[in-house]
Amino acid sequence: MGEFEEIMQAPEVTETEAPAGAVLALESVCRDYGQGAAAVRAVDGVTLRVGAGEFVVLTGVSGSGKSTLLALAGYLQRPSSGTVWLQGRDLSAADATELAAHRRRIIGYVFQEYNLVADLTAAENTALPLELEGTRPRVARRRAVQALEEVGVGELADRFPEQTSGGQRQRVAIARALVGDKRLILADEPTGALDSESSAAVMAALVERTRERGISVVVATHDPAWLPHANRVLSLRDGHLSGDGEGR
Ligand SMILES: Nc1ncnc2c1ncn2[C@@H]1O[C@H](COP(=O)(O)OP(=O)(O)OP(=O)(O)O)[C@@H](O)[C@H]1O
Repeated sequence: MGEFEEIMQAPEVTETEAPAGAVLALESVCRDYGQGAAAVRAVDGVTLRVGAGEFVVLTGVSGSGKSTLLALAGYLQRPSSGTVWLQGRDLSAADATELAAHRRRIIGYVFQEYNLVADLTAAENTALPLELEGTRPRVARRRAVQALEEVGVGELADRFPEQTSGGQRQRVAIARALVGDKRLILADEPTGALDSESSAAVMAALVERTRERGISVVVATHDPAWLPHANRVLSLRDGHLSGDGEGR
């Protein structure tokens, strides 16, 4: 997970109430990198609610804090202050195993650079989250192939990532993000490395599959082609959110 990988630090007790009904909620979240003169506040007091089935597009220039905000939303990074709730739960006190299991059940991640395991086929990559949950390999494979078919790359099930194009890899990554009963997809520049035709296929796969299942989505992107799909567009500037962070 590259820049997202971070050891969770000591838990912190919070006293704020969980917002009712939100799949994802952030309250006054800040994230600092570095210390002293080198300190950077990448996310600065963000309050955000994402309801079931909402499709949120997060825009902002390079360095505005989009990746950091997504990493905080997905508990891949810990806030310097503030609270993040996933389905009403503040997981800041959860141990690493519980946190990983909860994250795996609820959230699918999609990254610009696909993050597929090179030594695994498309079906094996897609089955991985299910197998980590204890699903039997044969069942996991069947569901993985079905997920691949749903995003239009079923015929690639037995190919390795290097035998597929960028757009195909990203659709495999989307199948992997969706497999199981996910409630939230966090996607960081999912079409950033793709030509417009591949982008359109990736976008359609993500939009259609999440809409029909009522899955919430937050896409961080520079690509304006995502905007027509958004229920809400949020903009980050120097770590501050503008737009309607409260939503519905
Ligand atoms: N690991 C880190 N250490 C120190 N500073 C960081 C780190 N990660 C991000 N930053 C800084 O935090 C700020 C926000 O970065 P972030 O990557 O979240 O922005 P972004 O909007 O996603 O940018 P891009 O669109 O280029 O990916 C930037 O000033 C960046 O330099």
